Amino acid sequence: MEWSPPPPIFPPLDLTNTLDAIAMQPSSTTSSVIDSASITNNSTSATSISTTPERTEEISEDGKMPDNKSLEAEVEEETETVEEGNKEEEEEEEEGEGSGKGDDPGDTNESDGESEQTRDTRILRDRARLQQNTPITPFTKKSITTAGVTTIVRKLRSSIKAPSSAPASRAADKTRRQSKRLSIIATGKLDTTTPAFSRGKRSHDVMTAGSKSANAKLQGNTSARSAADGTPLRSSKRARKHFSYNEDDDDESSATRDTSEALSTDSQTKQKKRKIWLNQGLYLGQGQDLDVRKRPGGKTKKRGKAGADRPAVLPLPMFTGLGVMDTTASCGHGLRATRSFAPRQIVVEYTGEIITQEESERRMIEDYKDNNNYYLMLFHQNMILDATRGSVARFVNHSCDPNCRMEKWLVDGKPRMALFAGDEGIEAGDELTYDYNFNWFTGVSQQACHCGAENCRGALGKRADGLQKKPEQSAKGKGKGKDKTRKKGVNGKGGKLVEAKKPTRGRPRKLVAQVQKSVIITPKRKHKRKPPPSPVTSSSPGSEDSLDPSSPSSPSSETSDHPTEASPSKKNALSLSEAARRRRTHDRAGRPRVTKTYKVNKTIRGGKGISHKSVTSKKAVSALKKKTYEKVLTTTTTTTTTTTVKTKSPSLSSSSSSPSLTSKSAGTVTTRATRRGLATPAAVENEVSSKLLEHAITTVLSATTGIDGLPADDSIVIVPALNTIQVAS
Ligand SMILES: C[S@@+](CC[C@H](N)C(=O)[O-])C[C@H]1O[C@@H](n2cnc3c(N)ncnc32)[C@H](O)[C@@H]1O
Repeated sequence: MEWSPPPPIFPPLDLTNTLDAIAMQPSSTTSSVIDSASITNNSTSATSISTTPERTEEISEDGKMPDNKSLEAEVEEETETVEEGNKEEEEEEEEGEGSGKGDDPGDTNESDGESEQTRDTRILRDRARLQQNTPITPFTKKSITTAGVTTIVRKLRSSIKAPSSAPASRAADKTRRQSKRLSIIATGKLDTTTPAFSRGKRSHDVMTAGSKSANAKLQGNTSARSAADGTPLRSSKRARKHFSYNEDDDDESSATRDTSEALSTDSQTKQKKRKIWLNQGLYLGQGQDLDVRKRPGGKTKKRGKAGADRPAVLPLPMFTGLGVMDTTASCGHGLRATRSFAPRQIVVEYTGEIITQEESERRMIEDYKDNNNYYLMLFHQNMILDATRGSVARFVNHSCDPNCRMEKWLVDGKPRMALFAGDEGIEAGDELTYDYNFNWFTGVSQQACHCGAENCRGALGKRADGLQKKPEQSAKGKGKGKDKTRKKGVNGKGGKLVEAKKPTRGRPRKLVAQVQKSVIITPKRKHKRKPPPSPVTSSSPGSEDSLDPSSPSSPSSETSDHPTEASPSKKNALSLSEAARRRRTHDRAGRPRVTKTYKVNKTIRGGKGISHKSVTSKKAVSALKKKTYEKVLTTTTTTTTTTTVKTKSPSLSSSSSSPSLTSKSAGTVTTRATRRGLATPAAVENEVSSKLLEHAITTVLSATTGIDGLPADDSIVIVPALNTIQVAS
């Protein structure tokens, strides 16, 4: 790039200064100065000469100024004389202005008298200097002529334009300056005693808040150098500035390079332009002596390299402070908002590694076996998002009453996970929390929850057994602030949580899903076998009054315990009943059957206080279903006008909602079982109900009318849709 000259900085008449400028300034500058001088040369010379006759005469008289003195010296003398005179006049004017005597001509004369001695001294000094240092010696012995000034100036210009002198002098000057700086660095004459406030606010704050160890680490390099040299260093910022200056100057002279080589120790610790110390500074205040750039081997981490080069320690969250850590002492680190967020506004994306379930299991077993904090989340299509090395969102803690929610979005067709503000928004200073119930994924045993919310479920995410502790205080009524998107998942294989289904309305889907995938059953107690029921001897079947209230086989009892003697007119029915009873209570080989009653867990049917036993394998579940089906079909269900048959199966555990079959001589038999196909427990239930119903009706009719099988007339109306049979009285 071409160098553009600055405007002339010297007065046109000051050739002495011009000569000085030759050594200092680029040639073009000097040229312009000389040009100015030459343009005004005639008048200048005339002025100079006319204003300094006395001085010239005096010098001549003293013999101190030879006649053939150099033109340059002459010119310089003249110009300096003028300059001196001007300066003195200016000073006098200033003094005069100050004292009110500025207009007194006598002052000027007095001043002239005083300046003569000074002028003589200066002339002598300048002459000596010119003889020694002037680069224009060819002109020194030329005679003084006014017209020669122009020639001299022209020659001066040509000599100044010579390419060798100016750049060399510039480089030398630059080298001098750089060398001076480098020597300061080399000798360690920087000042670390600079007060903290002069380091800049950020640095000062960081240093103040930081731990002493980290503080020492931050200043490690400079301190070490300082200690080695025994001289204090300035702040690292200044030192780095010098180094960076050194790096940037590619055109530095060999002298500077030599100096740099002499600083070989420093060049090893050459600072990169990255503000590395800032990284450390950000983690100050965390109370850990941690260099996040260091790998276990001690080498500095290379950028963009993944895999085996991962640091052994995780960087701590950048935006947390002691406040968060204090308040969530039992939850580890957390995040606190430093600004407010509108309802449903995105807060931060949840990023990390996307791995397979197998890999996540491997990591849980091997890599994270000693961890207390887990960052795994079911992401998409059974892939796991491991945020152990992910965004800062991984530090968001769980709360059963959260102010955020984690949502999965498809962005450009790709799944992304992000934390959004809840329906009430977030105030600056709030701790960010969301409900891990969304799709928390760990293979570890359940972690206790310390969120402190009123409706705390007591555990993080879903309980390992797939059951959620029912909140003591219903979330109902709290309305806002609740995570409306909370999704109930189901417990999957091996105690791990599987992806949560989209929330469904109503109960059936949830029920079916749970029954199918996570049947939790517990044998309530062994059913005490009771004596087989006897045929009914109701005096007036079909009437409720015929029920024997004293009999244990009341409508509320499961079976009729009190057999009564059969009437001869009902022999067919009795034999049938006996045979049926026999079939139900004994297997084909004649061995007595064992009957069990199961009660299903409350989460399925809302029962209370039932102990659980998990049956998670599909095989066990299907075996159980089959067994239950068989059991129901073979259960003793001697149905009379006073008999109630109550069936219980894993899916029909709740007494309130389980279908009960109450057959009365002149009543209504109703079941709410819904046919869902033979594979479902509901289908089993329906099938059982139908068979029981059929059997009951047959039994009743046989007992009352002596007719086997269903009647062919309209006395019984079957309403299939409702599974309701109305028996006409
Ligand atoms: C995604 S991390 C959250 C950040 C974590 N607190 C930390 O310091 O790195 C999840 C872990 O935090 C802890 N945690 C989060 N919320 C919690 C809570 N409400 N109660 C107890 N521990 C909690 C658990 O150890 C959990 O495994």
